[in-house]
Amino acid sequence: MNQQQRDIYYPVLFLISLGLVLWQYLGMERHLNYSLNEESPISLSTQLADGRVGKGLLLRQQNKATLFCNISNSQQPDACALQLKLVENNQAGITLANFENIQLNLSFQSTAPDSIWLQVFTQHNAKHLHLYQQSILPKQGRASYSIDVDNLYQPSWWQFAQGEDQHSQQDAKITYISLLTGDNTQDKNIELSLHSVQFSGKWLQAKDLYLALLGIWLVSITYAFFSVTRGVKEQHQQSNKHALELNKINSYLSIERDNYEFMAKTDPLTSCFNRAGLSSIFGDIIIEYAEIGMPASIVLFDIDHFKKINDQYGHDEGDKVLVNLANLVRQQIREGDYLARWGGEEFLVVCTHTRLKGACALAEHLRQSIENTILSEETRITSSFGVAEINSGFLEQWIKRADEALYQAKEGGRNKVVAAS
Ligand SMILES: Nc1nc2c(ncn2[C@@H]2O[C@H](COP(=O)(O)OP(=O)(O)OP(=O)(O)O)[C@@H](O)[C@H]2O)c(=O)[nH]1
Repeated sequence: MNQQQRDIYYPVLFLISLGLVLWQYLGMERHLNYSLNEESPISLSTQLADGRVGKGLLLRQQNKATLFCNISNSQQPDACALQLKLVENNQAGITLANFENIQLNLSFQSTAPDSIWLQVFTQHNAKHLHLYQQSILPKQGRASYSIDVDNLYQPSWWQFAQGEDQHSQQDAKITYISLLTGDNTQDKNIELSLHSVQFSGKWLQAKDLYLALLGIWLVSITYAFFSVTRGVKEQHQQSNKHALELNKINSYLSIERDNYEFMAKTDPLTSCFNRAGLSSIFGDIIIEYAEIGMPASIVLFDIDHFKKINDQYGHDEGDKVLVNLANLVRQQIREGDYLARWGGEEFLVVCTHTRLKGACALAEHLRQSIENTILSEETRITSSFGVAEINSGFLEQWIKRADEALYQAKEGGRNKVVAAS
């Protein structure tokens, strides 16, 4: 069940539950009516449940049955009873638990007050008969009397007589009822007419309904709990998956960024820095110089007559010379110095924390190495060098001074080192 279905299911379940509770409370009534007539299976009880002999006279009329009873206060207590069979012999009986109330419509005339016992006889199985009873105090004349089923009880003398044979009132099936005169301490003449008996109850008992609803709500809430937990788990897994994918993409992008940064700062032929690659290095040097006067020098050098190499031996040979020269110089400089290809056949070494004198020594060393190393099978290679130490916070001026020194080296016959003033 997804969120959308839950948003519909629970309000609907709530409304249905509320509707059922209200319906159960206000309606859902069922009645079982027995109106007396001349054919009704009503009879005089001669053998009473407590062992006494029933007396009296029964007269069946058109819409009632009347019991005439003469009670005399003698040694042997008198009682009269009529009994109404509710089902045929082979039928199961009326389930007592289905009803909440038994309503008796009676007419009562007596020369002295008396109570009447309603006795309900139920059959648990074919053998065992059980008795539940409740007394009513009838008024003279005709009236309806309502007896709560919950107030019916098994008399102790009956329980004693039945011994261990107890069973729940829930399972009880009523086969017949009996009306018994009660108080026999006084002489009196009683005329008791039974007009009708009505059993009333609800189609669904409140406790059954509440139990069913409780069950449905418990199942629904448990299901919702598990489906929400599962949803959260799935979302969590989904987020983890997304996070993993994002991590992958991030790593890929960071590798790509490094590649592009490398490509942007590196000369593809010689793998030296290009001008862009030196920009942040120059930035740091200028800051250090401006703040604490930290020295630094640059060595700008250019292959002599490089055009001739290209022209005579081809462009590939020229490239080879550039690569070999870069590799040679890279091996000669310190860690912390930087080599960059500054232009076509022009290179620049940044010597950090180095004064002019040290940079000139390096330039001379490089000049000799280049001259004495076979950088091309075809010809000897030499280079001219211009060296300048930083003396202001302006990069252009610094490079210009080195460039001028290089120019002087070229002018001075090439294969030379010239220091800028
Ligand atoms: N093979 C090759 N040649 C290049 C490259 N970049 C620049 N060049 C060549 O380098 C030569 C530079 O020539 P010039 O500026 O006249 O300098 P030069 O011939 O070295 O003469 P001087 O510097 O005065 O000694 C040109 O022929 C360019 O085509 C490159 O990447 N590969």
